[in-house]
Amino acid sequence: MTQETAIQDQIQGNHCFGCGPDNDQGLHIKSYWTEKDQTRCEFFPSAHHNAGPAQYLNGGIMATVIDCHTVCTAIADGYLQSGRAVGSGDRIWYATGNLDIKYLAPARIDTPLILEATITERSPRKTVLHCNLSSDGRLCAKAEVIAVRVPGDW
Ligand SMILES: CCCCCCCCCCCC(=O)SCCNC(=O)CCNC(=O)[C@H](O)C(C)(C)COP(=O)(O)OP(=O)(O)OC[C@H]1O[C@@H](n2cnc3c(N)ncnc32)[C@H](O)[C@@H]1OP(=O)(O)O
Repeated sequence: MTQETAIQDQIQGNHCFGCGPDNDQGLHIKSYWTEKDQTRCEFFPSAHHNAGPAQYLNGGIMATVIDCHTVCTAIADGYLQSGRAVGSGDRIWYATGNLDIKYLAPARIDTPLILEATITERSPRKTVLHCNLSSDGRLCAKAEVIAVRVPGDW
């Protein structure tokens, strides 16, 4: 399963710092389906996203991009499970209920991150996802995320 339009560009009214097209100062990550229940995101860090040592990426930025990539995946999946095009009709929104990250290796600031998310469980109120974050061919972080459905006016 592939698509040319990023999930974030199909969701309306999103001002999120990590993934909102409507946030001028945000990170503007873009996520795409690759297979059934799997999405991918490539993110290019900026120099000011560093961890202190200028060559490594800040862990909070890593958490943000994992959070946004997985929650946007849950939102898109919510539409698909309802038989609707992503972003059509009443809003389907999810928020982060739990974000459990293991930092395995430093990620370089001058190298793109690859995020790969897999939906491992879904029910009407929540979606569980696994996400790997890699940089320069090395697994730098892995996470388990629980996205919980919230009202469209949340
Ligand atoms: C929106 C922008 C869109 C547009 C933007 C798109 C992407 C944005 C990406 C970034 C997202 C964020 O940063 S969001 C910001 C950070 N997150 C937050 O501020 C959330 C604050 N917490 C809350 O509002 C609430 O606690 C919720 C929504 C998480 C849960 O509400 P609730 O009313 O208590 O849920 P409840 O019915 O009890 O539970 C439903 C199911 O979820 C499970 N569950 C509930 N809370 C948790 C939890 N913390 N950890 C694990 N699991 C949980 C329950 O066991 C249950 O499972 P079962 O019995 O059904 O199995």
